[in-house]
Amino acid sequence: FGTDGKTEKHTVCVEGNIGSGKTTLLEYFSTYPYTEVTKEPVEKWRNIKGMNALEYMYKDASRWGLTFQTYVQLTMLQIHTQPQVKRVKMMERSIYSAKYCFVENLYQSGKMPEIEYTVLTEWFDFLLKTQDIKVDLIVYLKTKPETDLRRIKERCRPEEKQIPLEYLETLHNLHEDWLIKKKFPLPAPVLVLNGEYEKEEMIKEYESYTPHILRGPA
Ligand SMILES: Cc1cc2cn([C@H]3C[C@H](O)[C@@H](CO)O3)c(=O)nc2[nH]1
Repeated sequence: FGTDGKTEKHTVCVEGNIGSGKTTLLEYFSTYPYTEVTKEPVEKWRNIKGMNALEYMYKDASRWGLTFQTYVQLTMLQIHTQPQVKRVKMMERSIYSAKYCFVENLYQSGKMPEIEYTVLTEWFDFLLKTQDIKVDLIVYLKTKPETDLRRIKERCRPEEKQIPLEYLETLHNLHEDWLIKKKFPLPAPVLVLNGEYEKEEMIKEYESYTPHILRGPA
């Protein structure tokens, strides 16, 4: 973050597996006066003129993966490019994790044919070239897939009821490949948080890492 921290604007993307605690982190930071938080537009994905793309995708990823991920890419781009009012914009995930984690998972698991993966990749590459997508920091909530699974069960989002541990393990490995092993380009430095704690401990952890700017001028 810049020295004076007064005028510059910053964008932080919060990345992590399903159930890794992104919502809890974002809800906490939404209380900071200088921060605007945008959560994942899951409600849009669940209701495209009354059609639930998320449900379709979980029911038949091979048939609906491209449809769903194309819409995710659009809705994430809209968030990346929406006018920023406050000094810090915090986003839940990004157009990058959409591509490097979720689309990659569909392709590597054989659920997305090469031609669909190629079309999505050409869209992704063109958007990065032509759109103003700026990320200053990636916060990676690192968790064990078993923890994610337990939390998903507790949260019980209808579409996520059947998510198997294997899917979470694959997604975990893809997050690690991108954010830790740097197998895909990183648009910003990565701050790794231990997402294994319960809420109270997590808040102490956020506080320990919260740079001055998120707290606004003294
Ligand atoms: C960027 C991005 C988020 C995202 C979420 N999802 C799924 C995982 C969760 O079950 C749900 C909400 O995160 O949507 C997906 O399949 N592809 C995605 N791509």
